[in-house]
Parts: sequence; C-alpha cells; structure tokens
Amino acid sequence: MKIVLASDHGGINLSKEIADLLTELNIEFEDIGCNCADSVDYPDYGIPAAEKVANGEADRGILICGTGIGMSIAANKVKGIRCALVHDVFSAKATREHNDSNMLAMGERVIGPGLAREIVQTWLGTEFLGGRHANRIGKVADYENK
Ligand SMILES: O=C(CO)[C@H](O)[C@H](O)[C@H](O)COP(=O)(O)O
Repeated sequence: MKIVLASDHGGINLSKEIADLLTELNIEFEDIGCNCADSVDYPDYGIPAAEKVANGEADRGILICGTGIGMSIAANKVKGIRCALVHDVFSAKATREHNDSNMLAMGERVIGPGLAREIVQTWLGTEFLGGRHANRIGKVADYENK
C-alpha cells in the first residue's frame, strides 16, 4: 500500500510523527509537504494529495492541518475522494468499515501524537465491510457523477 502524506504549517509536527510511524511500519509513502513553519494554504497541499489518491498514484492519503477540517473539506471536493475527519479510534475503524474512506484527516491542534498514531494504525488496518455500506457509498458516487 502506498500512502500520500500532506500537511499545512499547522500540521507539520504531527505530520513528521506520522511519517516516522509509516517508516516504522515499513509502509511506502510520499510526503508532499509543506514541511515548513511558514504560513501556507491547506488547499495547496490537500488537493494535490487527494488528486494522487483519485488518479491511483497513491492508494490512500493522510492529511494534517490545525484542525483537520480545512484539509478534509478540500480533499472531499476531488472526485472519488472519501476523506474522513477523525479524532478517535472508534471512528477510525468505523470509517474504514462503513465508508471505505480513502483519506484520513486529523488536526494537530486537536489531538496528541499518541492518539494520532493509534488512529492511523487502526485506519490502515481495517477493511471495508461492503454489503449495505457499498450501496450507500454508491449513492454518493452516483450523485458525484451526475
Ligand atoms: O484549515 C484549517 C482549519 O479548518 C486548518 O486548521 C489550518 O491549519 C488553520 O486554519 C491555520 O490557521 P493559522 O491561524 O493560519 O495558522
């Protein structure tokens, strides 16, 4: 599995933590920035990351900003993206099982590194359940494709 990782200035510390985690887990990833303390705009990183997932350059993506909200809003504008804003382990599992989320957004100003690591490991390790949930995400895709 290949992951694309992106953050704005509000998420650089947590982004480094998640990069370390992915390295420890031996998971291939591409970090597209920003890797900078200067103020940047989250769509400039979140949208290119989402495009990489949408076009198959990456299997899934992890986005981090101050709250995760801006990144998730931006990513979900890209066709085919189901980006889940998650700050607890229960939701990390549920959004894979029920939503087949292909991107995860978190906020460095909201949660600490230990919980973020647990969320990422849970999200990466949980499979989509399909069935009734596939019908539901299919309805979202139908609307998106209209
Ligand atoms: O987009 C966000 C909120 O929805 C992110 O948390 C940003 O990181 C945040 O808005 C950046 O804020 P700053 O005051 O410019 O550092």
